[in-house]
Amino acid sequence: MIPMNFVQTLFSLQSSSMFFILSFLVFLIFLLGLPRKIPYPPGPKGYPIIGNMKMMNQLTHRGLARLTEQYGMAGLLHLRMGKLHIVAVSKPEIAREVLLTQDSIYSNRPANDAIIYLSYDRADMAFANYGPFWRQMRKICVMKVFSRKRAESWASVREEVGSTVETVMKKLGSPVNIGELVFALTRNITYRAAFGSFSRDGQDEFVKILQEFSKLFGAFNIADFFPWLGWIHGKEFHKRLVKARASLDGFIDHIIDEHLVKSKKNIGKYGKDQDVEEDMVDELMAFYSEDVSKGDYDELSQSAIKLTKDNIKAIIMDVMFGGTETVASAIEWAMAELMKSPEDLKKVQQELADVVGLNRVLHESDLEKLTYFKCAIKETLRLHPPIPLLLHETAAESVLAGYRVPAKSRIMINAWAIGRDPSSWKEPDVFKPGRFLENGAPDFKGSNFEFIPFGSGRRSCPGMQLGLYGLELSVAHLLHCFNWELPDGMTPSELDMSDIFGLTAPRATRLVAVPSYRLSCPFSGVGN
Ligand code: HEM
Repeated sequence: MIPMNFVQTLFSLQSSSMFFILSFLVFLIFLLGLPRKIPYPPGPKGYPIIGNMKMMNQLTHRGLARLTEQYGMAGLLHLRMGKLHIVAVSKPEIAREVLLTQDSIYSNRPANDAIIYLSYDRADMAFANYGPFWRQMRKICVMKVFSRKRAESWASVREEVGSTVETVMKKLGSPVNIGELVFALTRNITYRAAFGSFSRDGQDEFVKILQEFSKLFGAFNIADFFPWLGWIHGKEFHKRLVKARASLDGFIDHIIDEHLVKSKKNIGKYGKDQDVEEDMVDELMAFYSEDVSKGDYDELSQSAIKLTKDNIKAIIMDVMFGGTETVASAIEWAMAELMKSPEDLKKVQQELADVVGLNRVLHESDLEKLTYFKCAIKETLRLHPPIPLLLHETAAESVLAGYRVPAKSRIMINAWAIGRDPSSWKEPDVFKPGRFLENGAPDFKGSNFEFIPFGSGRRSCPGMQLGLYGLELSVAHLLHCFNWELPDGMTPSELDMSDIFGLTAPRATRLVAVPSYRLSCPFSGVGN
């Protein structure tokens, strides 16, 4: 209700003043109302306060693709979960805007209390928000830890692939659980690349720590949606967090100390410049100093990058989480898709026979000549991007494809839906490696937004080369050394191809197949 004395005052004014005041009010309303006129992206209508919380279980790559088709326009969907705005992107044109055109706004990472605690207050690269600190972390990782020049990581891949082939050799004629085999393979690769071979003893303990971290990362936390309900998570959850991080501290601090002793011994023995085999911890220890804080990471201090123990621990966790399940699930999917498509499997194996020959094992240099094989790997990554949803957060309010996206929105770029988008791909759900033989076929290096299994731009995968090497080398050896039959007379069409959703989207049922040896020479290890 407008108070009477306000109306009386208004009428007592002269008409010119009244005109002026009214014009000013209209202008003010227009000005204040302008940003609100830009609507949120389309999405289902939610309830007051809880918004679309009832759709919580649909925040998967498949669920979001379905919802976007149902409610979203132009591949953009908005959901409101309590206080949190979620925007899902399922079209390449919008992914381009997020990852390239407006990347400075869209390059933060969402993180809840558990993630912040377990990543030592975002002391790593993967959970750090975009900014000077992240840039420094990324620089160290790209130039040192994941670099192709770090021959030791590549050697770890070769040697572990060699042991995997030997494991299969012992099981000729009986069913092999390929899923379990390749998950063990990639765990061994990352563990060895990170810690070197000398500390293999504690690997089982480390795997248990990783599993607990994984559960805690994925645990439902009501405070993500209603920050004022954070207390509900309770003491028990907090105790689990503290225990998990303490176990990691105990484990890696011990390894770091071992490395400190080792590096002192090596300097004494060989002198500072001598080349000694180094693992990732050694590489990171070269930047070690406890005398540093996050605020020190401004653009001017580039020459003196320093890492604390927490940074080193958090980066090692990035490697473990970024490089284990991703590569393993891609290997298993590649094997499964080829077994489901005998024609393509035949083409790949024929190519291996033509290029490498059956009288020797494959060498790294052969990989470049395996054109059809490479297409099969790309097709696997298109249909099964190991990280199906890329999670980003907006640093500020922005306008995306004409819609309003508030600051701190969670952006879910649906790489899975984009890879199956019918406007970019013919018969999008069919495994057809040959599509990548066509002129101008997209590549996954980041400039073709219809195919982004490694992301694109600032936050794209820094481990792409290492990951691809593990993926290609293991699948090529498994297909060159062995023929594979499905067990118990199962036909290819009976293979279950469903996936489960987590950080990655691995097969719902492990792939099992029976190997027989294919080469005319004895297996003599994996060459380089
Ligand atoms: C087939 C193998 C792999 C695939 C498909 C893959 C895919 C991805 C994707 C999609 C992202 C997120 C991009 C974004 O948010 O926009 C990512 C980030 C990341 N990946 Fe990979 N990855 C693979 C292997 C690896 C390996 C082997 C490592 C480490 C040894 C690794 C380490 C990381 C890290 C640390 C990040 C976070 C980067 C950042 O936030 O700045 N990845 N990866």
